[in-house]
Amino acid sequence: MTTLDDRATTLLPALPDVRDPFVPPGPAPTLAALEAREISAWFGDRLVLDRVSLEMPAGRITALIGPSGCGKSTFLRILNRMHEMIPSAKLAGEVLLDGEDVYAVDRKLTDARRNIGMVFQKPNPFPAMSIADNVLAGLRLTGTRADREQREHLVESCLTRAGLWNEVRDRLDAPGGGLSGGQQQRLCIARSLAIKPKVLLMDEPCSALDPTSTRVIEETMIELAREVTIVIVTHNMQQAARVSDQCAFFLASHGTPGVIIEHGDTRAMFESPQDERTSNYVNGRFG
Ligand SMILES: Nc1ncnc2c1ncn2[C@@H]1O[C@H](COP(=O)(O)OP(=O)(O)OP(=O)(O)O)[C@@H](O)[C@H]1O
Repeated sequence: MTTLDDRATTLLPALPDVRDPFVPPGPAPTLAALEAREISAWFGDRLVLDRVSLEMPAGRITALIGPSGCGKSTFLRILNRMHEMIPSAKLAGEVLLDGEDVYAVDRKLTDARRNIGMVFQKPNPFPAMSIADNVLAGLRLTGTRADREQREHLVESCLTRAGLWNEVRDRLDAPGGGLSGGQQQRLCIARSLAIKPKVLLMDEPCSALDPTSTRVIEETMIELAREVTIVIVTHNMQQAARVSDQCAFFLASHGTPGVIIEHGDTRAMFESPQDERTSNYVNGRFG
């Protein structure tokens, strides 16, 4: 495994000293592993993922890489039961969060969403809502009670962990829509953290951002991996190399459904891939 310090010294400039003396109300989440077993996915009759299995270890960053249309986002959305929101969508297989199937008939959909948060490609804060209320929005949706002091604590804690506190501490009542794109994305990360997820899924979280904002989000991700398991879809190979501990290379060649061609330690995937197609992809020869 690449440690935070290894990554910080070899792949990124010095990280900000983000230490969090605050915790959200209630017990801290424990690190949890996620495992996909034999996942297949269909849109209508069309099979787009074919028996994909992947272990995403607790407290690690797993990057899903591969050319457009190979099923990375579909796979990600299956992990927290968003795939089933699409009327024509079907799936088979199991997703285990710390060994428990998130699709088990006695498991509530809201449990999956609470435990497995999602950050999307385009920052999507509630634009007219204040910065503080954006952070707290998830609490309302999940019916979590917190008094005023706890709410203030939570806002500061989540914004600090998302790397945004120092930039917004003096304007918490200003609308979320008034922040820059990179700040809005970190606000969305803070909003996800407020409901204490065990896993954070990120679907190309930096693709709409400039290089400086991208670097800040990457630093935030590396910090957050201490407390949540992260799965990120990225088209940016440098980003995958900078932030992830392990990678999975997806491919859907010639109209066949997406499969994982190769997965493993990020450094090994980039420096000595086992499959020629992986080598070609990570070296920019296709996709
Ligand atoms: N809502 C949908 N309805 C029908 N087909 C879909 C839907 N969403 C995705 N697909 C199809 O499923 C396949 C996998 O798409 P997906 O978005 O998961 O790929 P991806 O690897 O994430 O692509 P990209 O990197 O371009 O985002 C594609 O062929 C796509 O056209």
